[in-house]
Amino acid sequence: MASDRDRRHARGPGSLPSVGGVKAIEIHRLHKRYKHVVAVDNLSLTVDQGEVFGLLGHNGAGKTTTVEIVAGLGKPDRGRVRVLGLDPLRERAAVRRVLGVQLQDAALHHALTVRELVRLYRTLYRDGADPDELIGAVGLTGAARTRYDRLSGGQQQRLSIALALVGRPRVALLDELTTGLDPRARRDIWALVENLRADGVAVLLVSHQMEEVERLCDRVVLLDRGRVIAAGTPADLVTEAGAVTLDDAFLALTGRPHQELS
Ligand SMILES: Nc1ncnc2c1ncn2[C@@H]1O[C@H](COP(=O)(O)OP(=O)(O)OP(=O)(O)O)[C@@H](O)[C@H]1O
Repeated sequence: MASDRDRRHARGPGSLPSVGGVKAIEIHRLHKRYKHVVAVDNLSLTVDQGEVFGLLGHNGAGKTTTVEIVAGLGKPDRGRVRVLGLDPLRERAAVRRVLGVQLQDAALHHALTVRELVRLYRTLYRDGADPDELIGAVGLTGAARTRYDRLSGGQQQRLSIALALVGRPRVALLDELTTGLDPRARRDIWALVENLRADGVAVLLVSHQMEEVERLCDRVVLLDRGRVIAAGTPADLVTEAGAVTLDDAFLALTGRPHQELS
């Protein structure tokens, strides 16, 4: 699908300068409760610029709730969240300029084509990506004129990635990045994320795929019922669990096979 040239040009030339050493994402003692459920329980973590940081955990562990709060789409009960030093709730417009968000259930206009949607989202940014180059980078050139509601699940997924990146963000929140993609498309999207990192973009990645986590993530936290139960590099988690693979480490550290709850 995407050529190296497409991927290089989707972000434009050159790396992003780092913003004064400030953390890309800072979460301090975050707490969020829904009626009967504590979704996020005293969570603290920081993500550096140019780092790919993984949020792991079973279904219901609090990953999406955390991502939504970082994106300014949810209000924390307690705690501090900053994106490049900005408050996602109080400085919404400034955060929107630096943040790209791919969520599990994007609500898009079903009658618009891939190219129309990418162009529409592009108008929200002063310095966004070239729509056709970005469409190429996620492997959708052949489907550029296809309406959203006629796309396959994997194509919709690729489009959601393009829309997260159309503003050339400094910080990207990618929730289940490659779910539903075939192995080839998955590898191409992984390469795209590696290029983002090389350009200095910070990525907070929610993933259930340990192969993806091992390949992409510099550091991870493992959540269980909203709490951090392990943190470090993927290799640290394997060592901590006395396991051979990250899959085994996940099972050992959470005490349950993660597919069971999927
Ligand atoms: N809007 C909501 N109202 C009530 N409870 C919610 C709401 N959103 C999430 N929850 C609950 O909060 C907890 C954390 O959910 P969350 O979606 O953050 O988990 P997750 O780790 O992203 O799960 P998954 O891997 O399935 O996406 C779950 O128990 C969930 O049922």
